[in-house]
This record gives sequence, structure tokens and C-alpha cells, in this order.
Amino acid sequence: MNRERLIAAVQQQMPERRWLHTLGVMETSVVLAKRFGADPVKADLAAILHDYCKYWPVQDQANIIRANQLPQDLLDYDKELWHSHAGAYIAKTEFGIDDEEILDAIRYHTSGREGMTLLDKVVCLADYMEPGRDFPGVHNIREIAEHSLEKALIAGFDSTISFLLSKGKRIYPLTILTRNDLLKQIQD
Ligand SMILES: Nc1ncnc2c1ncn2[C@@H]1O[C@H](COP(=O)(O)OP(=O)(O)O)[C@@H](O)[C@H]1O
Repeated sequence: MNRERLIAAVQQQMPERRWLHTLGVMETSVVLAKRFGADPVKADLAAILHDYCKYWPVQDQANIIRANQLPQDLLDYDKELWHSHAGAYIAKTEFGIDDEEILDAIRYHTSGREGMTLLDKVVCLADYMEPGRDFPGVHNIREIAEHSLEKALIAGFDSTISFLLSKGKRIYPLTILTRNDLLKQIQD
């Protein structure tokens, strides 16, 4: 499917405000890819598809995870984590995306993972800091992102972890491992 038709298909899956967010992630992913040496074409494609399943009924997202040997432990944690894995699955099976780098960037854009690739980092950070985002600390993240992908991502994960702590919610452990790994990367 060409880019224009893919964009039209994605736009149909979500309300207008989430589509504007997707446009912001596309723009920011390309800027960050060029800044930090990732592939801007792959960044654009991952960004287009990253929230494809975000507004699907949660049972449909859970069914994809159950039926396709995706990480079952996700089902014990916040439903917001599910659309990323479901989205990567749909990108592959419905849209024929077979580039694992792109699929991983979609798959891990919410939780992160240890050993994030450059493309994973770019898309995940773009999701935090696209121009439509307005949460406490986002300006700081954008400033840090002028010079460090890893430090900006750590600031992003810190804000998510603080939010989850403040709400008394469970934290998907992979995000903690991701943060530790990024801290190690900036020390080395
Ligand atoms: N490690 C985690 N453990 C539990 N919930 C998480 C974790 N990471 C993210 N979330 C949940 O996912 C939300 C963010 O998901 P995301 O895909 O970035 O959504 P949005 O684009 O709407 O911000 C957080 O606000 C939080 O509720």
C-alpha cells in the first residue's frame, strides 16, 4: 500500500485529535531521525502506524495478544500498553510491513525495551514530545532532545513512571529495565 493510502487507512481508525497527534509524531520522528542518524523514511512509516490500534476495543487488542503469542504479561498491566503490540501485529499482517526495525519501533513505542534501537528511541521520544503534547516537563524533554536522545527519553520515562506512582498504578517492569539500560548507556 502506498503512503497516501496508508495514511488514509490510519486516519479512519482514530478521532481527529489523535490523528493530529499522529501527524505530530510523524513530523517529530523525521526531525529526530535526521538529528540523530536514524532512517527518516523508516521513522515516518513507524510513526504513521504507531497508534493504529489505540482506539480499538480493548478486548480486540487483548485477543490479538492472546492469540498470537505476543507477551502475555502485558495483559496484567495498563491497557494503554496493548495497542503498541497489537499495532505491530496489524502492521505486519494487514499492511505487509516486514521490516523488523519498523515493527519493533511500533511494538515498543510505549514501554520501551532494553537495547532500544536508534529507530525505537526516535519514535518513542517523538511520541513524548511532538508539538501537540502538553504535560508538565515536556518543554524540558524538548530542550534535552536538542542534544541527547537517551537523556530526553529518560526524562520521558521518568514522567510516565512518576505519573503511574502518583496514581498508585502498577508499572510494567520492562519500562524500569529500559530506564536502567538508558542510564547505563549515558554513563558508558
Ligand atoms: N511501564 C508502564 N506501566 C504501566 N503503564 C504504562 C507504562 N508505560 C506507559 N503506561 C501507560 O500508558 C500511557 C501512555 O501510553 P501512550 O501510548 O504513550 O499513550 P498516549 O499516546 O495516549 O500518551 C501512560 O499514561 C500510562 O497510563
